[in-house]
Amino acid sequence: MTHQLFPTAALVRGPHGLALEGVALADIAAHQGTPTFVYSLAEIRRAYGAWRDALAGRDALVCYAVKANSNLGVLSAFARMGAGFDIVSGGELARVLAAGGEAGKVVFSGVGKSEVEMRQTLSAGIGCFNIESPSEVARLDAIARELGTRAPVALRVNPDVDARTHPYISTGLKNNKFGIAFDDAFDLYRDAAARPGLRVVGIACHIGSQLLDPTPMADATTKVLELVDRLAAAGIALEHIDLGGGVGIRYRDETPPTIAEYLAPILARLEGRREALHFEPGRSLVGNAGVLLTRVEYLKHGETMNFAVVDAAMNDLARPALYDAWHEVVEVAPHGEPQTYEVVGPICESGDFLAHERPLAVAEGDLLAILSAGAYGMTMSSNYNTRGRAAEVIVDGNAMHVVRERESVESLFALESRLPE
Ligand SMILES: Cc1ncc(COP(=O)(O)O)c(C=O)c1O
Ligand SMILES: N[C@@H](CCCC[NH3+])C(=O)O
Repeated sequence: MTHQLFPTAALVRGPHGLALEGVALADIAAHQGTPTFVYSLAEIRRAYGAWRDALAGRDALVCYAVKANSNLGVLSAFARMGAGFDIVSGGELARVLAAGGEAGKVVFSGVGKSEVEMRQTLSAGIGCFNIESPSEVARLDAIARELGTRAPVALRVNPDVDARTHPYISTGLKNNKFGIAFDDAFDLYRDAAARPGLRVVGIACHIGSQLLDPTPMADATTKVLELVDRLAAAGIALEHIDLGGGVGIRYRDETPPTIAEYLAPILARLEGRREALHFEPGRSLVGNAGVLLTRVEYLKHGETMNFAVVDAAMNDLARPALYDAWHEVVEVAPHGEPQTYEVVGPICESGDFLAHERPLAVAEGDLLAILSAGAYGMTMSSNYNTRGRAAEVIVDGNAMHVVRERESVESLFALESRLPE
């Protein structure tokens, strides 16, 4: 199996060093400073196109999982392509609407929907609530009745299959907090169907993230369909089946399935069915569309290790510290002979690393690109150590759009106040 050099074809090495599409990363750093997340619109379009093509001719809605990357520029690109959205908070709905997304194409997942969020999303007219507990059924029913409406609902079932991914991002096992235990779902459907504030429209299932093998989700689909048929026999006919997100991407040397390969065994099980399909992909749509551009502040040669201290840190990209995740680190313009470095940030934590033991040909002041940072990068960032969040830029061919300015220090404590004298 031969790999293309980088996990995205949008990243190329040109005469002015690394470029994303037609824009040199060095130019972005010169204009915008570092650290900066840079996303390729062509790669986002290509990834969404792969989902649409694999689902062509079907009644299917791709609901982009906003948690992966919720920048308004990114969301507006999905809205223009006709995507739906998978949200997990009222805040995410506000972003979707501000970006021009349609409320009717929004599905709302999550185990902890608050009353305020239920009112907000019901009033906005979202397409479906993916319910995760009996208490949530009761709460949503009461709020919908009070508002004089009926909330469209799906139950998110937990199929108890092993997604074979990192334990922190596996969601479909009995011991995970997500979804309704498979054996309890039938009775809860009957309860929901009898409530005047609810309209039962679907079923949802998501078993985990960064899945490299479609088999667990195909097995889950079989279980879901058995339940759908049992419900139909009991007079509860569902309009749609939502099979979640979770498709993995290449960070290092993984060989994830293409979207068509991932969907093939799932769609085979859905042959001849009348229900519409929903999916909730996040990472596979944006993960490899983004890089985190950072500058080397210092090279520090220790007794046993060499450190490249860069201006990005765990507050910008938490995945290495949180999951020991591997992100490719590439010199924007290599400089001299490679040496092995720990790539670390300025934060006061030993866990503040972006990469271990990487051969890098760099000098102080050089730029590095941390690849595959388009998903769960900026959205998981924080202001730890009173660091402003990075800027975000979208490139489109030769054009560069600043879609988020760097956070100013003043804005970081604008909501705070000193104690009264
Ligand atoms: C309910 C739900 N849907 C969709 C997603 C998006 O997953 P991914 O980014 O792996 O496609 C997640 C995150 O794992 C999720 O919890
Ligand atoms: N944040 C995780 C994925 C969690 C998926 C959300 N349910 C990651 O970076 O891999």
